[in-house]
Amino acid sequence: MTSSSRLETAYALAVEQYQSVGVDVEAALARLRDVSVSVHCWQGDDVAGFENTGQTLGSGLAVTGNYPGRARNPEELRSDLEKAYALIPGSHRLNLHAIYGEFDEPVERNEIGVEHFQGWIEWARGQGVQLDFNPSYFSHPNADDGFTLAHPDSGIRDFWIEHGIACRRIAAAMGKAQDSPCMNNFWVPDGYKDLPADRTAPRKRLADSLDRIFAESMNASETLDSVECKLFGIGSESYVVGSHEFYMGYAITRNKVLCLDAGHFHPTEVISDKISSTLLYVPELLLHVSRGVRWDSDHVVTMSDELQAIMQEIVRGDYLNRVHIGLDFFDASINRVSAWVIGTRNTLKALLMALLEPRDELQRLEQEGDFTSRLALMEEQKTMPFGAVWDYYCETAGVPFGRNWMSAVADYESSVLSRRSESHPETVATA
Ligand SMILES: C[C@H](O)[C@H](O)[C@@H](O)C(=O)CO
Ligand SMILES: [Mn+2]
Repeated sequence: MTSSSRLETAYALAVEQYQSVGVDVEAALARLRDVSVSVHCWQGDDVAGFENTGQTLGSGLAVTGNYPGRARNPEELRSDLEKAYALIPGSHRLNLHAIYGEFDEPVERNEIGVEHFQGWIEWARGQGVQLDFNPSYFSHPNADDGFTLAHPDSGIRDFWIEHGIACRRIAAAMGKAQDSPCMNNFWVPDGYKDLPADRTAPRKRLADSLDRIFAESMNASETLDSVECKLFGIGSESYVVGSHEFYMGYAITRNKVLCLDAGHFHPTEVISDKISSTLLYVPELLLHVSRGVRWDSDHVVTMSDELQAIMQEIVRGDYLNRVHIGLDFFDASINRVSAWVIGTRNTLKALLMALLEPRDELQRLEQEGDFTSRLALMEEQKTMPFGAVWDYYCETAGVPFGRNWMSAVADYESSVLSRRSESHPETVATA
């Protein structure tokens, strides 16, 4: 039997088995095919960007590892992304940070414009990839003391407000060019290492700065603004201005998209449980699917219980049209293309698993108070032949199934990545 007929036989058996519990596999695959994950550019170069100012990563962000082959310029990053996309089934978006513009000469953050992202817009059009965007409030002298939009100095606040306004215009131009709204996500590192004497004033300043950034009304068919909270960072252990409560209130009152990053809460707190609550009050969510190990360490996403729970919540609540799935992890200790492939494939696998649940039956059992059967069926679901469906999906999407993608990355590593000369120094940069 050839490997492709073995795969089809396994798939046919799996379809029968899912059918026997009332699950339509073809319908699940059709829904999965429509989901575009926003793949983050910063896994490819350890959040360095292309400003080339010599500024080190800061503001509580830290990348560890020294694996060779980091992308050093836009061409290399695009080539690495193309390799990763070719190994991920479906058609996916790219999430760019503002520091990834193409600058011939130094351009201040408050002066960046769409011209610096034209190369990305054209590349994306050629690839059939849609873009999302983020202002970059880190790795800059005006962020070195840990404050940006909530800075006590109005001159520094103005600088960062101008950056936010510039980024919204860039995001709108991207959205217009691609005929799909560009999600523009605002995350700022502002906070104190030690106990503040005044928790209120910085929060008032942050709210005011955001209001000034969002004063210009934008076309929702071109760009959407999202806001991302954080519990703590390196250097902001005691107090983060943009806490969950801050942004929850901000998003509700200003009708913004709320971003939930899986690493930005207490270690035992999960974002899967926040989806149904927050969606009662905000129009849409952006997720930063990530994996914290003991802290917001941004490890590559694995098939964890929480990843499965996130996807189950999205499917069980019928939220696929209100939740934007983005990724946020960066690991410089392994092949970076593989990091993208592993994390994105896992995200899609978990979503497919959720789509293959007998949702109606589980919810009916719950309504009837039959919690024994609910638990039993949830557990039985874990040994259903999910792998055969996933492999078939990959094969029919024209990407390698199972472990077969690994040799494509190994070839790329030996022919391309290993020829990149710069060895990236082991970095543990902190704010
Ligand atoms: C690059 C960052 O990870 C990103 O902008 C932000 O989403 C974050 O999660 C900061 O901790
Ligand atoms: Mn994030």
